[in-house]
Amino acid sequence: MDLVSRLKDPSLFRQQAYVDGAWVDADGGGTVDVDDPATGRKIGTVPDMGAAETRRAIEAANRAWPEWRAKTGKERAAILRRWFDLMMANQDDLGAIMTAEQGKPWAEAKGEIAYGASFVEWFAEEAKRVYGDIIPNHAPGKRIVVIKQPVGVVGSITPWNFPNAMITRKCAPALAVGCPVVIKPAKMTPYSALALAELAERAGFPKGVFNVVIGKSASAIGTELATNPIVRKIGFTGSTPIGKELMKQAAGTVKKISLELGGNAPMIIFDDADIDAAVQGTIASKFRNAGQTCVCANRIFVQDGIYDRFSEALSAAVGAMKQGGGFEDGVVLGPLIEGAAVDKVEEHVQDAVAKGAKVAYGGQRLADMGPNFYKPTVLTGTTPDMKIFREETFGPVAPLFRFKDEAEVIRHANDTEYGLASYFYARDLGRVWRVAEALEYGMVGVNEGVISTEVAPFGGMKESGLGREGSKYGADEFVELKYILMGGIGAP
Ligand SMILES: NC(=O)C1=CN([C@@H]2O[C@H](COP(=O)(O)OP(=O)(O)OC[C@H]3O[C@@H](n4cnc5c(N)ncnc54)[C@H](OP(=O)(O)O)[C@@H]3O)[C@@H](O)[C@H]2O)C=CC1
Ligand SMILES: O=C(O)CCCC(=O)O
Repeated sequence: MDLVSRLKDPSLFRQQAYVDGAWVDADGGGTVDVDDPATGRKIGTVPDMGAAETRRAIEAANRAWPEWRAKTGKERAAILRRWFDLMMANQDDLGAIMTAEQGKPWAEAKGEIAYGASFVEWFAEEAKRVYGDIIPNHAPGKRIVVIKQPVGVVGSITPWNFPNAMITRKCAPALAVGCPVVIKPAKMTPYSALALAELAERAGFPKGVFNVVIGKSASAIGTELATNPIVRKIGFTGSTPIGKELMKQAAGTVKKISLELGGNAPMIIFDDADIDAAVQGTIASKFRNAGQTCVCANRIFVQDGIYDRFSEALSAAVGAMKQGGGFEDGVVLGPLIEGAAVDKVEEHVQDAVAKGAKVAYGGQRLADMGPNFYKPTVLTGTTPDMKIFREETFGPVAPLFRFKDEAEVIRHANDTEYGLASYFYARDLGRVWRVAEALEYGMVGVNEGVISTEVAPFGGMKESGLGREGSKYGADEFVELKYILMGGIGAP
């Protein structure tokens, strides 16, 4: 069945970009194809835009800024709330669009829509609470006031693995505090972004406040966003090398920048763990989105005493997962995004096996299923000299590293330039506190494999990024603090 036939509201499937309140094509009329990763078949096209169209979107956003920032928090909150309601009312369709372009199973895609919408709901509530401060005066006759003001036009560059939630997690706080946005979604998953634009228009965002530009050349659009002096803030989720490049570019005009980059998450299973819970948590963390998540467990460390029992239980649970096209009933594991992603997974598995690892389950491409499927895999006997230890695999492979004691595993877990998510299973209370504090990661899941929620600050340390998204801290990334010293308040 084609995508449009699946939609209750086919007008959510937009194939034009959205700039200054209008649906537009690229200047030269060029287009980019968008394919279904499960079948390789073309879904449709989107405009192939570049720097000129991006500049116009930035200028439109800047024109819209004074009116948007002048609204009360309550007025902005009402529009964001309508956007949230529309997302939830259209959850099935938004999920279907995502499954078609990204591949994740429809139930999981609908879960992402609810997750993405939760940021809109949260920041709609926060829009009314952008509080300032009053500082006790330092001298007689003076008063000190601190206010928070919107930073200005925000450029958001988002990846293909979470085509909805990475947009809302960046844009909802920006919009809530009074900033207009220009979004550049990944070219492989633009339709989720365009459906969000359609719903933003219906929710009543004034023209120019919400813009989406798309193109084949990410660097043409990205460089314009990162270097145009009108843009005052860049929010990026994606790979570490591109994040570093954007940081360099943004330095030219000293923009604020938030980066949510690669991860190499450790999952540590101690001898005293509840093994069933640890297997469930490992499945949830490792195989979410077919392993294509920056917070996916990438290295699974299992203590000596339970290593064999854990690897058997995990292999059995992995073998029970149904894989296939995202619209098939009961499927929990879809395709990878593209052939290059399958190549990288294959390379990591082959490298590990060549260096002595054993395939406990899986370990091969599934060409019969479609162009981009790789069987979920469990590797035993993996060691730190393997690529799978050093690099983010971004695929459905669970490598199990054996360890002896707490000090050794902490050393290995922290032996990476990344510092995004980490997880461990243990029951000894002293160990729980020691390990949670020793892990050099922005987020730690203790006896828990799923840590993402709109109410908590999401973000990493070291080369995994800068800044935090979501939670009460998330809005701070989009405001400037201004301190006002009022003098001349002497005696009457
Ligand atoms: N932290 C995370 O959540 C993510 C991590 N990754 C990691 O990165 C690897 C590669 O994935 P990939 O999709 O290539 O990640 P990228 O960093 O290339 O893509 C993320 C976003 O950045 C855009 N982009 C790409 N090049 C530039 C540029 N020069 N200037 C500005 N924007 C740019 C992309 O556009 P376009 O897609 O249109 O080219 C996309 O919108 C993955 O295997 C994974 O290891 C990837 C995605 C998310
Ligand atoms: O992989 C990513 O891009 C991060 C999003 C995942 C999440 O929010 O849990």
